Amino acid sequence: MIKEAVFKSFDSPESLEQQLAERIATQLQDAIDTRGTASLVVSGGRTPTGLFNKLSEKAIDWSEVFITLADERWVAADDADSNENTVRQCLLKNRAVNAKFRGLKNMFATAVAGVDMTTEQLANFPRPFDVVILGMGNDGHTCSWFPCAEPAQLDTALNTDALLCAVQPQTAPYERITFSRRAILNSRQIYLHLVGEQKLDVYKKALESDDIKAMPIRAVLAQHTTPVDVFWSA
Ligand SMILES: O=C1O[C@H](COP(=O)(O)O)[C@@H](O)[C@H](O)[C@H]1O
Repeated sequence: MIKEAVFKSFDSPESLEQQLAERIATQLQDAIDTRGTASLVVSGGRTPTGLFNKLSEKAIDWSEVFITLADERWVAADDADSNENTVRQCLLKNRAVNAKFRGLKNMFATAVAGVDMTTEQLANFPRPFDVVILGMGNDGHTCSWFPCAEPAQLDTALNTDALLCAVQPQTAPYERITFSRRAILNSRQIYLHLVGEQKLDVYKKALESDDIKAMPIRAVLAQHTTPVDVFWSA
């Protein structure tokens, strides 16, 4: 059994997004006031688009905010399934238009070939990350730590000291590049953003055991060094 993280429940995705955007904006501005810059790591997929829209309207000093992705599908940046595309459409606009964004995909044909270049490009990205927003798939993956990935690749993602690694899920589309577990846990605050009853069921199942490879979201939930707040809405 994993000890439950801070869990906040909301009636609607919109009320969750309002509160979470406010919290994140405050934390980013506090980081800027204290250290001069702030760093934000966001996830892709469908869940965070409304949150990104609300966050983009917050009046903080966005030109001092460095943004990157927790993971990326190895597709062109203008592909509808690209996480970078979602960030560009939904977050890097309004007041956030001048944030300093660095995507994970580069010109190499595969993530395996491209991972070193992205790692070099992110070498000076401010760390520890101030805020990380994670999502979760119905298979219990977060970032691109897929339970269906080739075992050696999942093992690397969960145990390497490297910042980033390549993952090829067997039952989900696209090769991926993802931050490693160590890189993600080197953060001041992690939020797990979940919407819907199905995600709630998956989250509850994740708390029932500590078999991380079966449900890699447990790598985030079964640790007590980095604060994790779960924001769930119906
Ligand atoms: O493939 C991915 O899936 C997860 C969850 O996505 P969602 O559509 O269920 O919200 C996401 O967190 C991850 O960044 C993405 O690459």
